[in-house]
Amino acid sequence: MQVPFVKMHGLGNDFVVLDARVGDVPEMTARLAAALADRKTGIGCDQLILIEPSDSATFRMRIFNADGGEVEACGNATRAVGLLHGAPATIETLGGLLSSNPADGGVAVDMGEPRFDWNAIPLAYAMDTLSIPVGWEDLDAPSAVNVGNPHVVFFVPDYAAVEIERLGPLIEHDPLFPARINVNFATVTSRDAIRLRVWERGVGETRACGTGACATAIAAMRRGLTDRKVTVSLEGGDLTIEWGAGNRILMTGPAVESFRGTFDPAAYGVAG
Ligand SMILES: N[C@H](CCC[C@H](N)C(=O)O)C(=O)O
Repeated sequence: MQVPFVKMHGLGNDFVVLDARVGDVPEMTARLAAALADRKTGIGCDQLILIEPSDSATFRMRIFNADGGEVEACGNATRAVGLLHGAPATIETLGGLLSSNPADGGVAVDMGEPRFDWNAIPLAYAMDTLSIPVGWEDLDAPSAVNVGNPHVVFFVPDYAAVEIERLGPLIEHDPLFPARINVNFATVTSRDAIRLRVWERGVGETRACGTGACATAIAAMRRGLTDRKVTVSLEGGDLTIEWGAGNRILMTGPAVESFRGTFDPAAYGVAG
């Protein structure tokens, strides 16, 4: 049996997108998701995205990290499925109800409202999430924000100098973060510009992270470091993030369909 997929990316953060509405898709288990995501033996991607029917939105989007874990939000993938849909859409996710609209420069997404309570991040203890009194070597006093998924944000003088391969996993798996955490290293360069690298929960460093850009922008705005509309520059390119009316986060940026293909579930030890 051959299952169709679409390979897509948002600023180099790449996805394999399956659509359960248009064909038989095997039940998505952590093992299958990780196998499909594997860049050596699978199709290869940062996240596997499964589109399903929804009773409350245009469609439901489920997100599986490369380690197979299902998570609540993925900003770049939200733009990708918005591009695929090709018209305004509401999208049901574990992190809440989002909306996407094709726009100049790609796709505009309403990512919902940020949450700041320690137990909404979540953190293991009651703490001030604007500046958490913790540190890892010379990284200290980060902010934490939940934008559907959990993020910790370190503001540093030189984001490019951070030893992300060593410090990323150390922080991702720290017991302070019961659901683990996406780790952002940011340098604010002006009132409307931030440069960012992200160690993603369940993936590692990616070329871009949409929710990381949202969380970092919101944290910078909360600290008074930037205005309420900024350009976040990641390795793969730029996103525009605005903390807009109604406390909602608006993200605009590109999305690309790379190619289409099919895979045989039997090749992954799964019945079709
Ligand atoms: N690794 C993230 C999910 C993907 C986030 C990123 N790809 C984005 O564009 O938001 C997490 O575990 O919450």
